[in-house]
Amino acid sequence: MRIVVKIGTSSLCGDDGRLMDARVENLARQIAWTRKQHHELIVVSSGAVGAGIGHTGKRPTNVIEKQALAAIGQTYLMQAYQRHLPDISLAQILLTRQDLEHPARRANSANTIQRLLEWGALPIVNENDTVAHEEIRIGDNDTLAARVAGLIQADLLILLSDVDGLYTEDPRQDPDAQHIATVPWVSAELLNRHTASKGPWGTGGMHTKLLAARIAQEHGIPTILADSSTYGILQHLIQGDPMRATYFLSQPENS
Ligand SMILES: Nc1ncnc2c1ncn2[C@@H]1O[C@H](COP(=O)(O)OP(=O)(O)O)[C@@H](O)[C@H]1O
Ligand SMILES: N[C@@H](CCC(=O)OP(=O)(O)O)C(=O)O
Repeated sequence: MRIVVKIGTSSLCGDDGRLMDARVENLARQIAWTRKQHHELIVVSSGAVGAGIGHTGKRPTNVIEKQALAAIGQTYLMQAYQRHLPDISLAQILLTRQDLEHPARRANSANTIQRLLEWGALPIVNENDTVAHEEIRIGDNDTLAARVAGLIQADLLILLSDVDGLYTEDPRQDPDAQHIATVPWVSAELLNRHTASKGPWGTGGMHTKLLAARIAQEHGIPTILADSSTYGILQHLIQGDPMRATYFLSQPENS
């Protein structure tokens, strides 16, 4: 399978916003396992702002400071992955939505990722935060991951977060919220019901994850939303073990 795994800030950073090396290590172990099973893997990773906070000790007070911290943190984020994946050639890819809408840049992006996969390298994508003002504000790594999945015709999109799926309400705020195991189609009504309630350092919350699942559905790609802190989560999902998660079914294109 060709799999896109998106790893959110909430899966990589602690309550103080700093990138946590132990979390990168745990995810790196699962990335290595997935590749050993001969799956093609593309990672879309947040965490640049968190790595920037960790290295400077600065707390961002506005979007420009988040962009500046992301510029500092991106290299440390890649170093953290490389430290825990020493035998793999990592490829940093910084993209914006506009890059994937522009025909020539879209083709260049697809060709580069395709060649990296043929070479056995691991593409690690993040949004290009320096130029993506709007995206960093609304947390568009979720939808960027879905667009990348569409670009390279992935078989599966996995969104790893700090929650084990979609609930009827934000479970942080409503202890009676019900877990939703399967979503056949991300309707406009569902999108409108879940707005930007989110964790302390994440951006976008459930709304951008639903948008991502909808974009993937439009490309005929199923999405799974799962909790990155569950032991061996990638392995369980890829093996098809019954897991508590939300499964967004795929939908044929043009339907
Ligand atoms: N309906 C919902 N179901 C599940 N989680 C929700 C819902 N609404 C809001 N959330 C919040 O979304 C958060 C995950 O989004 P976010 O903080 O942006 O994560 P990430 O950094 O992984 O992208 C969860 O911690 C949860 O509190
Ligand atoms: N590009 C930013 C993350 C923005 C973003 O989409 O965050 P998240 O919603 O936690 O996936 C970073 O690397 O810190």
